[in-house]
Amino acid sequence: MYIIQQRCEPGLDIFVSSQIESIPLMQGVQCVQGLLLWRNSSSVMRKEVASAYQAAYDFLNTKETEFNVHIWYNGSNNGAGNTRILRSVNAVSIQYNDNSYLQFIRGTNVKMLLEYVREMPKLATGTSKLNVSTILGPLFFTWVIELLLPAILVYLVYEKQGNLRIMMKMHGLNDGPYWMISYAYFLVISSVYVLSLVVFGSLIGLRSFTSNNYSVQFVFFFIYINLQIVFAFLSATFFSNVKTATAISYIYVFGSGLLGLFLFERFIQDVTFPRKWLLCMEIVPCFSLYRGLYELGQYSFEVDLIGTDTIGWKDILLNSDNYAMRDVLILMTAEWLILLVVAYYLDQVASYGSGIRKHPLWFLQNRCTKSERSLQRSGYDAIVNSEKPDVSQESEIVEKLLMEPNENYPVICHNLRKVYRGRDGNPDKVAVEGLSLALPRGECFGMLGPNGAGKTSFISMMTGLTTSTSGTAYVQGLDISKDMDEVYTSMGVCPQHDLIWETLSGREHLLFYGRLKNLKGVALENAVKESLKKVNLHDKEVADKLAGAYSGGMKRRLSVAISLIGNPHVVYMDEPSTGLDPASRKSLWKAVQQAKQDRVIILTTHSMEEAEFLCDRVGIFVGGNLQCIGNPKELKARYGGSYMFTMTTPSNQEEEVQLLAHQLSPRAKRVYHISGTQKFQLPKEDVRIPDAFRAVERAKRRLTIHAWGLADTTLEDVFIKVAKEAGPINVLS
Ligand SMILES: Nc1ncnc2c1ncn2[C@@H]1O[C@H](COP(=O)(O)OP(=O)(O)OP(=O)(O)O)[C@@H](O)[C@H]1O
Repeated sequence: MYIIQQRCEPGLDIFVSSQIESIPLMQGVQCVQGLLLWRNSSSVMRKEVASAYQAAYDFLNTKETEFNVHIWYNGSNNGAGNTRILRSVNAVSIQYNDNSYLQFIRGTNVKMLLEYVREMPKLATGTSKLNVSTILGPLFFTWVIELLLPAILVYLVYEKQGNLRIMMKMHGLNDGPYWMISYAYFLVISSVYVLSLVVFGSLIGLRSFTSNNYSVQFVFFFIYINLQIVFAFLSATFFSNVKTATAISYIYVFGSGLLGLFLFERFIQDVTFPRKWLLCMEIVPCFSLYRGLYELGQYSFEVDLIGTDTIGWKDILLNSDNYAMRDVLILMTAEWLILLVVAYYLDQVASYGSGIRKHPLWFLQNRCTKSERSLQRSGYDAIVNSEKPDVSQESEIVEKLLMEPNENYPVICHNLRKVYRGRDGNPDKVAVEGLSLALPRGECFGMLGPNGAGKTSFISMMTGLTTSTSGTAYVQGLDISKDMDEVYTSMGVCPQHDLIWETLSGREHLLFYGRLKNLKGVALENAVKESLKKVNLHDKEVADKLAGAYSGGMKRRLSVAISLIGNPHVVYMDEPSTGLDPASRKSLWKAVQQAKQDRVIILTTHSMEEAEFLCDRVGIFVGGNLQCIGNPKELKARYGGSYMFTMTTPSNQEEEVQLLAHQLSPRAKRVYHISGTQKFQLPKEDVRIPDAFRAVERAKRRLTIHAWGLADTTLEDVFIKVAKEAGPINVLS
């Protein structure tokens, strides 16, 4: 405390202070009038403070003498109360002699006071006990504690932005457990952080910590960090972008601290400011934190300067002077519980990136059993399309299965339709049109189609990334439009874009997703090892390297391994081999082939080779419609019916090659030619393969043949043919 040499003329001086530190000072001098406004807004009832001020005004105004007004300042508040007194008198002189009593002035907004003190001598004597925590003030500690908010918020938004949240959901982590795990994690992190702050602060002797009751501090900080976590969850609902969340949360942290110092603290100290408005401001978590820290600072002064015991629970709960801390604790507890419910509710119905948004009254909706759902499905009508018998047949199978469920068909889609709303004047876009599919266990179904055919939209609906506009699908008997949470437990997904944590290794990813699939102990370890081996990531260096440092192909293989771990009943793979080198692709295919034994695999691909190698059946989609469906061999037989005869000669011999093709089949049709290389379609019934070989051997005598070939129709030919017939789309001819 500052030692003050006071030269007080009896009968002439008035001493004004709102600080408890000035008690000894007042006792040491012979002032005619000592006015102590002790902790003007928090410890003294407002009424008492108001009347004390009134007394001061009256006293000063009734005396004709010009008083020496002594102001005691320690820099811990802005002196609003003192300034009011100064303003109320016409003549004020501040007495200062060799050892001025005006000891320490922090940059303050009290302009008038500064004018008086500008010329004064500086600090006279030192302090025996410097209360650094007061100099740092609630502002500093508010900032330090609030810095946890951006960290938590960014973590939550990162998981949503990167679709990691939905990826976890797809692998069986429901919202309830996700919330509990995340909440517990943030609580542990926040507790350790705040505990370190208190311990460190106590070790270096900050009075705010050492002079206060530790149980009061514990309860205050514990309630606040819970409130802050819930506040972060609530805020995360409204963000879908990490950068925006980061920027806004830091603005909130620093802005709220400054508002606390320059606005809220003034209101605290202004005795005329209504208490109910203070309480309203304290609803904003940053202000409740600021208020609590402010009160702890004031308690520590009280304890230090008048030598009382620490302010304990009895004082806080029973002493009306300490209403502020009590109010803050009650307010924060109530807010924590209310916001917890609100944040969870909004996460379910309004959040971006946490899966399909639920109906606002989802918790009131009836939940029915699996058998009831099966009954509800009866009564659908089959739509027969005579132009596409295979597609119609598939629809009929679906209708039958809806009437008589069969467990051997884990995936049934019924008239699934997806329309994207047109924006900026663009028309609506039908991405998937009335798709009906029945996929038996053990089948790998390939979805082929040009870009924009609707393959990803279909997978997005099946995996809960988006909702269907109409129609639905049943996975293991569960309706994806109602029971997606349960569907997720039997599903594996390899999305088109890898969804991985940059900061986890490949092994850690598989351990995590394996645990989500209820694998434990040795079974988990074996499954992880096996998975890493299958996708060629088993080298220790590779498996334990951070996934952020993986190449594109390695990330792809990891995504496939994630989709297969834990033996899900249905696996969706969106272009699984994109970006893989030939050797990795082959080993990946082997892994997929092994994996399909007891489950349904649905994959989209642009590689016909991949489709032929892996798929038991393929469906070719164009413009959201299923154009044909069947085994690759069947399709080739159905849509093929011709050989492809290719020959490369010098350009000047092209005509002779055309003659040769017409010799082989009068109906030969040239489908492609470029600088001497020509491709002809020859109807199978016109061509005998030995005759073709003989004709080419004869032609070699007169033509310079660089290369030639006679090939059966490939799946690619079928694909191009079907896509061309379906309408104007972007396929290369
Ligand atoms: N979120 C969206 N909003 C509006 N239109 C969309 C949206 N997503 C997809 N589409 C449109 O729906 C159509 C089908 O797109 P989708 O991504 O499902 O096709 P795809 O067959 O998976 O294509 P690719 O092979 O290129 O991945 C496209 O015309 C696409 O532009």
